[in-house]
Amino acid sequence: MIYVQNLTKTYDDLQRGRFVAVDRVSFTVSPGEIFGLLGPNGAGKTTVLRILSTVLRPTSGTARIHGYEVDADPAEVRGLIGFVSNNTALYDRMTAWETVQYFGRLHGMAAEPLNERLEELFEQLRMNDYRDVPAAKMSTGMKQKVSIARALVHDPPVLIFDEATLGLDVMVARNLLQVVRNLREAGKCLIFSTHIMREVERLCDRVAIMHRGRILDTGTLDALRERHDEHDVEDLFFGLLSRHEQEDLSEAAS
Ligand SMILES: Nc1ncnc2c1ncn2[C@@H]1O[C@H](COP(=O)(O)OP(=O)(O)OP(=O)(O)O)[C@@H](O)[C@H]1O
Repeated sequence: MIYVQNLTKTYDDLQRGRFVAVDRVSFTVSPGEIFGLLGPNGAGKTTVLRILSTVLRPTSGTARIHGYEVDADPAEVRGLIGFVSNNTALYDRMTAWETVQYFGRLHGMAAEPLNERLEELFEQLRMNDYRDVPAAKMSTGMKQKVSIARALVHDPPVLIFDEATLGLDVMVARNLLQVVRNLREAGKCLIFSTHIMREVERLCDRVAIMHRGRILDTGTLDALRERHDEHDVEDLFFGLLSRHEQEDLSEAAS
């Protein structure tokens, strides 16, 4: 279970002064659910996800993963989550197998169960053809699968995908969406951040629409469609964003 309540992150920015990147964001995600974070560049999605993965500390608010506070229990939280982004750096000289094995060891897995887990993952993700290929010689698609295997190696109950399909060709992106669905079937708790509406439509059980650090609305797509009386997700999304921008402008003017 992911529980986020009033999460806020401010940055002291030289140009912008005190800048609120994430503004009182709240949501929950249950096991077996894919929760979408949909927002344009700069909406604050990555900041939320970095706080959940303990890379950043929140300025205020609460985030808990399976009951553990991200701020107070970062080590426990790291054991409970896997993080997949589009720019995971891999060591050029390490093979696919060595890379995933290395991260399993970092999670404290013993040799035998780790080996069994690697066999299972390489089979599931169809990576056996290139288990001995070094990262320097891998295609983008191969690298992405290694990044997924790396995030799954310790079998965490929570998986976070941050703009994970960015830069992938259609086939590879499609495979990734299928991997995410399979993880839902396995009862994992999933967050999937994207700016691509079609991905949300095809994948997510519930979605939060984010803009300028705030969640503008959240719910199932059907609930959002009904609430805003708009069937087309793209129109709904841009309608919400432009209304929010107008409100910001009139707030600033008053
Ligand atoms: N270290 C930082 N210092 C100052 N501002 C930052 C810092 N990191 C992020 N920001 C700002 O916070 C806002 C939210 O950024 P964030 O990366 O979370 O957005 P995002 O929704 O993930 O968008 P993108 O898809 O572009 O990553 C942006 O305006 C960004 O410029």
